[in-house]
Amino acid sequence: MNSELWNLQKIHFGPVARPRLQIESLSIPTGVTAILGKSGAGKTSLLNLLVGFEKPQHGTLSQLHLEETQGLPLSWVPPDFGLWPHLTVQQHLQVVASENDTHVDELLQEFDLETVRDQKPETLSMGERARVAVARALASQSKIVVMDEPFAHVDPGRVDRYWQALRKHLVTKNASLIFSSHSPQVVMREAGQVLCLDQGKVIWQGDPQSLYSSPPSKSLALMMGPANWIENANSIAGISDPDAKPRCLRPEQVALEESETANFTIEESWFVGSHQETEVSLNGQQKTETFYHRPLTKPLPKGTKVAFRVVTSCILFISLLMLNGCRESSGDEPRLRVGKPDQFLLPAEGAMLPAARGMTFSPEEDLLILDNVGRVLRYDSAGKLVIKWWMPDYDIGRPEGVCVMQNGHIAIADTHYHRVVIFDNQCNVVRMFGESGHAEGQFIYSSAVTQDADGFLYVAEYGGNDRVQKFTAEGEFVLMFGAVGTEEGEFQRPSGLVWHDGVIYVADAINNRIQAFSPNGKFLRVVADANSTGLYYPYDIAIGPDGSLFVPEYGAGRISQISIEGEVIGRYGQEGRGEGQFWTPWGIAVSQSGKITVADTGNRRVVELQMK
Ligand SMILES: Nc1ncnc2c1ncn2[C@@H]1O[C@H](COP(=O)(O)OP(=O)(O)OP(=O)(O)O)[C@@H](O)[C@H]1O
Repeated sequence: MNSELWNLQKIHFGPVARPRLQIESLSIPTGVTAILGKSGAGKTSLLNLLVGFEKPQHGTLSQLHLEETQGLPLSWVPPDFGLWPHLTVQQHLQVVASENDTHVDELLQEFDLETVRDQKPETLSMGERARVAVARALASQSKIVVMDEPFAHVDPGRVDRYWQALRKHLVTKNASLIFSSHSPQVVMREAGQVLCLDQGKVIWQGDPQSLYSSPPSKSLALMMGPANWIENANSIAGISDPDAKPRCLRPEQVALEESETANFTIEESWFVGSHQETEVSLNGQQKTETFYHRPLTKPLPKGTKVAFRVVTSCILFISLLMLNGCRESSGDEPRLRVGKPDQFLLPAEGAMLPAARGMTFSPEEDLLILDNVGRVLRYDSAGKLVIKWWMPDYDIGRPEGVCVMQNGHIAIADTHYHRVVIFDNQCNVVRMFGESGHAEGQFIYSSAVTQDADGFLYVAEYGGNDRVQKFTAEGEFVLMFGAVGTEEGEFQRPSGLVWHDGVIYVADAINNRIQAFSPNGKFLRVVADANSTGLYYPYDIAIGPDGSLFVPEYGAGRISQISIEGEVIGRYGQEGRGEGQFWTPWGIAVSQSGKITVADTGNRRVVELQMK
């Protein structure tokens, strides 16, 4: 299947004076794409063009590979759901499904429509109509599903379950989804890429994590939820520094603390669930500003003097942060002892310059890299590309985790296909195990894989199933541990794991920590976290020659060497595009001879460092 679904060139749509859409050039790939934008930004207009419901005045819109599918090539859930008044719920599904399709009953059950199966649309609630429209789209088994805010009318308690069902059907049918949404959580969890619209123009395109952690502007930051946008000159601080960069700090990165010597005074504070909003004034001035931060452990009354602390390695107060920013290591932290960095690019794929994600070294120090187009690349110890091959499937998404097994086979966490794929030395698939689901042996977004000395494989996963499962080398389920959450032993996006000396270390990314477990799944300890070491989005983990842990910090743009006792041994890099800097580093590999290789994903390069 072609990896591009639509191609739009020089589109003008709507009145000349106030166009609904103006798109110079846009390519929409296969997989799951979310469209974000303020109300009136043009989301519905774009979806209407993609499904052919409306036509642009100027420009070309090519729909690719629709002719390759059987049955309905595309299904659409429009904003008004487009239900047929004369048909019952069940008939809506039956008329689009193929004959004798058993999916209809399954879909009615999954979307809680069994009790209303004989009702017609006029007697359904808005939430029920939405579910019928989504279930009908899935019943058609089309390869492309287009949805305009699909579950906007559905109660939040059940939305996640419906998304799970939707995701399962997409994976089973190898189908693509493009949907509009106002929910950052849904976009983060479901989408492989995001399109941001503003006044009919595409203002950003990329992966949701980058938009969340490093948005280039305040308006883009706000599309992914509450954000503290720190300008270089901030009125509340009364400080101006023309050279400082603006930056985004999410609520979980900021803590508010009582401080007699601070300049901020609480005017009002609201607990809103996962975070807190606090309106403060500076030095008794009239002007106030609202900050989003971690929930307070005890309420603080109006008039309390407070400071904001950035929850990373450096304890800087927000007024200082407004000057300089805070993700780089503070000056007194030990620096990783490495030589000058080297870097290389992955071979281009057509017009695309792919970026590396997961990586690992084999015992003979060959470097294996997974990239974001779906390839596996093997470089020998001299840095020569020996071979590259494709994953068995890569349209929906690309894999994230890789390890070399004791027998030389390569195990890959095939994230978006919810499975593990094992290749032999000749790059042939020898085994695949797992499928989408929550049961033992099933996965939702398998993200990382490692093997212990006894040959058992451990696979981490996220997407609501955040846990680790243990398998035999043949893929037989043994046990599992962890669940989604913030308590000890729980995870939020475990995105890297490694076995060393009888302990499994897990990079628990969103919880900003590394946790240790025994091979039977017993929680042992938090090795390091944001408070102890300033860890910020640890995205992968590798073992160094001395048994210490190496971690790329996706959110901080640096790598950290941490002892198994949790001490920072050394840090290297900061967020940026230049030498010695990283942008959303995703993966890391460390060889026994002391070579450190980093997937500097946001900069589309692989960085090599040699330990001194
Ligand atoms: N049929 C129409 N004729 C003329 N203008 C329209 C039409 N439909 C929408 N518009 C205008 O086009 C712009 C984009 O509207 P659109 O419905 O695509 O936005 P949206 O991003 O989907 O908004 P929302 O999140 O509120 O649904 C708006 O300014 C809207 O007023």
